[in-house]
Amino acid sequence: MGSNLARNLASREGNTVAIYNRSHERTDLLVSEHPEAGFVPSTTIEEFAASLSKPRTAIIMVQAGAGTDAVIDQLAAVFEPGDIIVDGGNALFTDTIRREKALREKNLNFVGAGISGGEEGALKGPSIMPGGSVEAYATLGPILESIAAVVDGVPCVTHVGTDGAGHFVKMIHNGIEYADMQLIAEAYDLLRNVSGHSPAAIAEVFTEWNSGDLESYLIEITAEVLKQVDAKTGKPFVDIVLDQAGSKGTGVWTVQNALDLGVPVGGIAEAVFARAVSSHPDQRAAVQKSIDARPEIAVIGEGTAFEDDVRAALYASKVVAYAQGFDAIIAGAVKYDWNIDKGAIATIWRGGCIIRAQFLNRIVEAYANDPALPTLLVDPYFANAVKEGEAAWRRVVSTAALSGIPVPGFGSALSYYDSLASKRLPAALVQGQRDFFGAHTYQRVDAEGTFHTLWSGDRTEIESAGSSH
Ligand SMILES: NC(=O)C1=CN([C@@H]2O[C@H](COP(=O)(O)OP(=O)(O)OC[C@H]3O[C@@H](n4cnc5c(N)ncnc54)[C@H](OP(=O)(O)O)[C@@H]3O)[C@@H](O)[C@H]2O)C=CC1
Ligand SMILES: O=C(CO)[C@H](O)[C@H](O)COP(=O)(O)O
Repeated sequence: MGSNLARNLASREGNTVAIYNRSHERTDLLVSEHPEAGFVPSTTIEEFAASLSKPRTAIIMVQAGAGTDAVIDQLAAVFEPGDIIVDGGNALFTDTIRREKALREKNLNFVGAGISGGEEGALKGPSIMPGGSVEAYATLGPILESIAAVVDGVPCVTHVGTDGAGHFVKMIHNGIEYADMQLIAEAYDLLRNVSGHSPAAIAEVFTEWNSGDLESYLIEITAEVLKQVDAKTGKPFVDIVLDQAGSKGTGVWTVQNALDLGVPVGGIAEAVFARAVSSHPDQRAAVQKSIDARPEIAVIGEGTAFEDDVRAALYASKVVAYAQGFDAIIAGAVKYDWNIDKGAIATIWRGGCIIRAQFLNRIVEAYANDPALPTLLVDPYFANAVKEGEAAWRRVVSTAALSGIPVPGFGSALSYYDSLASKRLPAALVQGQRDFFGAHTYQRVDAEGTFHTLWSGDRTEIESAGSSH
């Protein structure tokens, strides 16, 4: 990521880029492989600092955690007041808040900037989510705008908010990325097992979907992966890969923080858990050994209405996942006092990043029409899209359940939608249970106040002085 970002910077008119890496051989390799970049290499951090014009700007692209702290410490020791240190890695936003505060006390500007787009995006134009101070952005903004992806003439970068806001929004981006990938994987599984399609045929279906409202980078690359044939065996690539999904942690952070914020992000959580379930081969083998038979799958065959149903279920579930992600952004902004423009975030996600898609334009429009939307699900366009797909969504989830095909993403998205749509939830019973065993109190539908029933006494109701319920 770092070398490609440096090449991207160097390719822009007027830029001369100084580079430094802990392992000098990687610096030397980059310089020798890309003489056209005109890099100014350094072997020490002092030499690196001395090669920069003032005020200095350095972008760190190393592993999150201790590695990032180590490089920040080295830079802070040689930088001067007014200089800018940018962390472009996938840092935890609370680390970014801590680092920004510590460096501000030394009069150094620290900007945590989420950068998405993978290695190709870093080279050709990523989506960039910088936090930090408004003052730092005044210097940094033009540099980042020069290297970001551009959609409809608009660079995919915006000042997200102060201190850790950029890394927070990048974390949510990755959470949505997990959910989107899981939903696409579930669609593949259904088309493979219920429609009876081959991976190559599913690649064609996805390519067709990619010309409609599901158009996105993730659908596009999924078709490419499904087309791939393993050179060694002649089998579809997807059949020779071990079915255990890895992760580097940003999806887990999203869910942990959403839990802290009290925001239900079930679609993202199920995607994280689906990777975790896949990565427990011993448990999976034990359960498979313990059961005699799996449900019969009635293979429907290719070119049927089921394919359209899966497309509709995928779209509706995707709307839910994005709605949940934006809810988390809104709650994070309130808790950490960031002034985040939701429409601007959807705008910079239209290009450069992993979740880039036409779909993001709809979110831009939704927040432009009503910046205070309680959920994207009530925006007229999305509400109608979900309504139109609802029957298909239910058919797909029930077919999956009857066939024994796991659809944690589709299923949780539908349950979330049904939870919001239900006039009455069984939460009332949960409140009764809590009051029974712990005197946790409850509220009534027909009166103000907080109440407790004397469950172990005569079961009369008393009004409780406290407000806890
Ligand atoms: N790969 C991707 O698609 C994306 C990655 N990111 C983020 O970008 C950052 C870099 O990722 P990526 O390029 O993939 O990772 P790599 O593993 O390719 O590079 C890691 C870099 O970190 C350096 N490093 C690691 N530990 C230390 C340390 N203790 N002190 C100094 N330098 C250290 C390495 O130096 P050395 O060469 O000496 O080992 C190397 O330059 C990460 O935060 C990642 O999460 C963000 C978006 C997408
Ligand atoms: O930040 C990214 C893209 O935006 C990375 O690709 C992301 O770290 C991949 O995550 P994981 O390895 O957990 O699937």
